[in-house]
Amino acid sequence: MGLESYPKLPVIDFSDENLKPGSSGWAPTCNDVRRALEEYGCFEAKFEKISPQVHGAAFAGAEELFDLPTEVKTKNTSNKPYFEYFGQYKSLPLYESLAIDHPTSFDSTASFTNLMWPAGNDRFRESAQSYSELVTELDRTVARMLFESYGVGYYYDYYSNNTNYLLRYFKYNEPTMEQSNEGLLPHADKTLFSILHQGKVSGLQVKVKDDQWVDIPPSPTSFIVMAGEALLAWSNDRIPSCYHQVILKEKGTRYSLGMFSFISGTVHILEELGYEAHPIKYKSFNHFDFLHYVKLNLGPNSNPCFIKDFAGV
Ligand SMILES: O=C(O)CCC(=O)C(=O)O
Ligand SMILES: [Fe+2]
Repeated sequence: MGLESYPKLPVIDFSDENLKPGSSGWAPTCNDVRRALEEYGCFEAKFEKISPQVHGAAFAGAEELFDLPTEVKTKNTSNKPYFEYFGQYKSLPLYESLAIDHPTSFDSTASFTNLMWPAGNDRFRESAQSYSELVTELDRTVARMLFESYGVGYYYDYYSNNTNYLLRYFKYNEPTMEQSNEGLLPHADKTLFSILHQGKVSGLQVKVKDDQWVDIPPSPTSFIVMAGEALLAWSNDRIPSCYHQVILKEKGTRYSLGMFSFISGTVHILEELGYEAHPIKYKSFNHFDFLHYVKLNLGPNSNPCFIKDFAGV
């Protein structure tokens, strides 16, 4: 089969009960996380802690959410750049998405839910929060392992105390015969980490070595962990940002979920990540100032790597 010649992403299993700091399974996995991110900018995380119930409820919630009228969905606004409703674009007619800021908190999931369903929708609220608690646990495990592997494990406390998570729900309509199958154009996220989780319909592709696009098949227990531009700077160029896109080749409406991590405040560039042959190439920066910068400068001919312009030295 021709398909077998396509490269596959590294797979790292986070389901193992031994994956606790200090246990024998922890250290090799820290190095696997680092190696996968340095080589590919992403990897597939097996995370069987997500039960079929949590998975089913999260995707059922996505369907219910997108069934709401557009005038309700567009109430999802924010004063933070990229934290609001996206959709109704002439150039990307199949794409639509909504975002919940601080999705592990009861109050933020409740305020989002009440905005969408003024009469309430406990099932939706509960599913968003339970899903987010699990996926942010995966995010924190990945971050902690990576930091430890670079010998800067102390940065984890700052990371976990200052992350601003964003949960995004995505919907892509099936293209008609006349429409292009482009769901989302190639880009790198502006996050530290992004964790994508596809529903039943595939479409996500990531760019790997030799500029090849790799199809990512969906699975209820697989998450794609990707490095964003903030991690490129944080790692002093060791971890490439993962370029990805959505191409709709399968029948049916595509749903997916994304957990995005930002620092509310400064992303520190640590001296430990530089050395003589590899001097520090960035200055510490405010993550939300970076998002404002991208929003101001985004255009058809803009540099695809914004962090170098924004925080490069
Ligand atoms: O729908 C997806 O799976 C990808 C979404 C995405 O890449 C993004 O919003 O940054
Ligand atoms: Fe993305």
